[in-house]
Amino acid sequence: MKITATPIADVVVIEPDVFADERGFFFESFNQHKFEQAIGRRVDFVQDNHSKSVRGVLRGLHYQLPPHAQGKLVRVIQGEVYDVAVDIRKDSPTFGQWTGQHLSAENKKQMWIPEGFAHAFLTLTETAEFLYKTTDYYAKDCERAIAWNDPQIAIDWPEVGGITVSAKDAVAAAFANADIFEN
Ligand SMILES: Cc1cn([C@H]2C[C@H](O)[C@@H](COP(=O)(O)OP(=O)(O)O[C@H]3O[C@@H](C)C(=O)[C@@H](O)[C@H]3O)O2)c(=O)[nH]c1=O
Repeated sequence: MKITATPIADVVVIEPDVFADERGFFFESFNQHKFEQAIGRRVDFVQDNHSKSVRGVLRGLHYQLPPHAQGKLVRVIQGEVYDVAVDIRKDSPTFGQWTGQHLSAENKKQMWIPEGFAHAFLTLTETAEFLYKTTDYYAKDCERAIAWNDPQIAIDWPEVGGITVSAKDAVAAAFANADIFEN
């Protein structure tokens, strides 16, 4: 398994060792021991989510505030997305900065996005299925959204010829007015 740092210290990209043979392939999509060694701390995942989106669908930027902040280990099992994490930890040296990765069924890359980050992805293929593990349960009252096209964050989204967002995401907060992580 290969771990690659990103410009934001706590966000890492994980590439599993894939064993291909005449039958197809095999890989460990999650190994708690190796994962904890890779990120240098203990993590307990409690929920797995699976979504399917069509080309141009953008979900995010989403996060949950404490006491239900979520770390997310995300990957794609069909198609390709551009996946983005934004550091919204007030005292972080990279506060307000974003990092993005192409995640696809082909490249099998996973991104670890710790608590304290807003997360979003844009669907680049006709459809994409997105799978992720979270360290806390869904908690509607703690759920927050920041506008995907906030000018202060200024994410450089790939061109897909038209973006579709949910009604909730269409009225998401500006970063300047958003609830951030105080610690
Ligand atoms: C996220 C979530 C949603 N739901 C419900 C609420 C709603 O009726 C329906 C669809 O929810 P949403 O529109 O929020 O789904 P979606 O826009 O896919 O939300 C997700 O976006 C990505 C970017 C993330 O990072 C995730 O944490 C999550 O916020 O599913 C749950 O039951 N459990 C969950 O964990």
